[in-house]
Amino acid sequence: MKKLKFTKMHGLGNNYIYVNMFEETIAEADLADLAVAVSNPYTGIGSDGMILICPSEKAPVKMRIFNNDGSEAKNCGNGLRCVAKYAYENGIVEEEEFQIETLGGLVTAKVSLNDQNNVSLVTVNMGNPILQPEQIPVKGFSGKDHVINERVTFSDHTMYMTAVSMGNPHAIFFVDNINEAPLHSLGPVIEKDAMFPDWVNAEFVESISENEMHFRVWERGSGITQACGTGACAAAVAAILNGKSEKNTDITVHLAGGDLIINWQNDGDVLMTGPAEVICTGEYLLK
Ligand SMILES: N[C@@H](CCC[C@H](N)C(=O)O)C(=O)O
Repeated sequence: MKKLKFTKMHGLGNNYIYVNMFEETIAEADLADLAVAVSNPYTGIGSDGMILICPSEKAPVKMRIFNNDGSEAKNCGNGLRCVAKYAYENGIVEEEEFQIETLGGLVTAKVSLNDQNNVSLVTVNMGNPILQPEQIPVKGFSGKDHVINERVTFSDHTMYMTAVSMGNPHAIFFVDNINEAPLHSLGPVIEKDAMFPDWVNAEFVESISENEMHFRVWERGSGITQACGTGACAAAVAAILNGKSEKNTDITVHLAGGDLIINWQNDGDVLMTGPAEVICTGEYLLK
């Protein structure tokens, strides 16, 4: 039986099965089904999805991310930090600062090392957020150049939405109390609403101060997860667009799995800093 070597890693509990495509081969036609199979907690390994660490012609390494329903996304913040850790610790790169190709473009990662020379924290320059409705994409706002605090209704619930793409689409809703956010009831409804032609990641955010917020996510293609790096970036951008936070300032985002530091710089780039951890390595028996 053919075996696939894997590493299970997480960023603040957002966990994926990582496959080193410098060494492994998987047919393109099998990728979506494999992501579903390995992610299954009962019959697979159990994860939020699968991430491929691939050779690239544009950078030392390329990331491809599949959600646990088999859909492929263009970006994944927690995945990028884990790919950076894997690439550095496994000798794919030797420099502490290097580029990673994603389907959404090139990003730059910088690793911080601990006393054992292992990667403890990673800062990723996630680039500029995309705010134009057609590019996010979100329908119903033609003629507008952004979607900030717009009144919308899902399942008879009226809410105020700010939409941001970090290479993947996010709908952000500010709430008074994060513990009462309708994550389970409205998350799946918002995700697949006709307003979002590519579906959307739905995020509820309680702003605590200019520098701090609580955050919960219903991820497109994966459901509730412990953390979403691109979502945390989008939430910080949304807080600034809504006058709750400021640019060029570190914002601590408290996710279910821990904290990320996000900074939307004056030059337009969004920096994300947080941990990346290896859980285990193993071999998956291919059916
Ligand atoms: N967990 C990720 C985002 C993964 C992709 C997302 N579900 C999508 O389909 O856009 C992150 O940390 O950013």
